[in-house]
Amino acid sequence: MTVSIIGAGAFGTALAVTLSAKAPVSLWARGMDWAPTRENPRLPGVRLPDDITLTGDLDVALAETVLLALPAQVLGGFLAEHAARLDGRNLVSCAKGIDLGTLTGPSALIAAACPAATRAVLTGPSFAADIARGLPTALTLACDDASAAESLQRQLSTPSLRLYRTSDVTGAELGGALKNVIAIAAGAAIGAGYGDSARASIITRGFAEMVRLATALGARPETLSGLSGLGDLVLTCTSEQSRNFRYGLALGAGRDFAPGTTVEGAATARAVAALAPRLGVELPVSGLVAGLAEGRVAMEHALDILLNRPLKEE
Ligand SMILES: NC(=O)C1=CN([C@@H]2O[C@H](COP(=O)(O)OP(=O)(O)OC[C@H]3O[C@@H](n4cnc5c(N)ncnc54)[C@H](O)[C@@H]3O)[C@@H](O)[C@H]2O)C=CC1
Ligand SMILES: O=C(CO)COP(=O)(O)O
Repeated sequence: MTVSIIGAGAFGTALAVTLSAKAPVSLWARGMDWAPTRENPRLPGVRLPDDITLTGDLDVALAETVLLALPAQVLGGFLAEHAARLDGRNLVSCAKGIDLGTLTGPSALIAAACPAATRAVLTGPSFAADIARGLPTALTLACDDASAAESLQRQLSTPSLRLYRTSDVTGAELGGALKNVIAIAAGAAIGAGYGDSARASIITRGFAEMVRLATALGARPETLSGLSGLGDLVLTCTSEQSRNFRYGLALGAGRDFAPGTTVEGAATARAVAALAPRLGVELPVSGLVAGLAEGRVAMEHALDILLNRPLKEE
């Protein structure tokens, strides 16, 4: 059965490469001037197998199962524009963020635009380059329809890509979104020279924030301890392959960061800062990242803001 992948960024391209080993794959993007070379500049060094269909025509691309590998802040617009053609299919979001306009995650965006679609989320610790090279990777497939979840799990697992399934869509998508915010904080701590002990504190206190916010939004706490939460948090806070971590490094070191790079945690931090007071949850690390990303807080004051908070129980 053909799988369609929407968005030929690094992640969509990597998924196309791995899935093409077991099923026909079509990869859709707006502009693909690189298509004749079969090498996407977003994923350098990876040649796309000849049997992957590269197309800018959505009608050619769309199959029953569609992986939406677009950044979170453009997903809502894409769904709204193409809702009629997407509705009724299996729509699997791969985006790791909270939409700033609606303060909701990808599954709610899909539900709003395509109410007859089967909604699922694919998330967890995985760098596109690792997936494309066939390195072993384990991800979470979240879907609240049990039989669709099993069928998607089978369809999207490959010898090197092992999917676990869960019915907790909210928990899975929030784990993937919120870890990006904490990764920016971890990068900023390292970039500012605060050291690995500070990073460990940020990972731990950041994880507590992820659980607090996600459970307030209806997630199951154990989901946050899984691949899509803790697993991805650890990966993203400890690897310079992560764009969120590297963005944090640049903030911490006072350096510029390459414009146009997808840094999901920057917008998601702002969404989280807007959600926190409505839900009555305290999220100091995420709030600080929002302040840094918006330029409201200077890096030299960031540490004082965290350390001068009242002492409390863990
Ligand atoms: N790169 C990675 O290692 C991983 C990325 N993800 C997630 O996948 C999502 C996509 O990330 P990447 O592929 O890495 O980003 P990317 O920056 O490599 O590519 C984004 C793609 O989206 C396209 N795009 C932007 N606006 C668009 C619009 N309005 N309509 C259609 N296409 C549009 C761009 O042309 C580009 O091809 C993000 O939410 C990210 O968090 C998840 C796991 C791993
Ligand atoms: O989500 C990812 C790894 O699981 C990719 O992280 P970045 O978006 O920070 O590069």
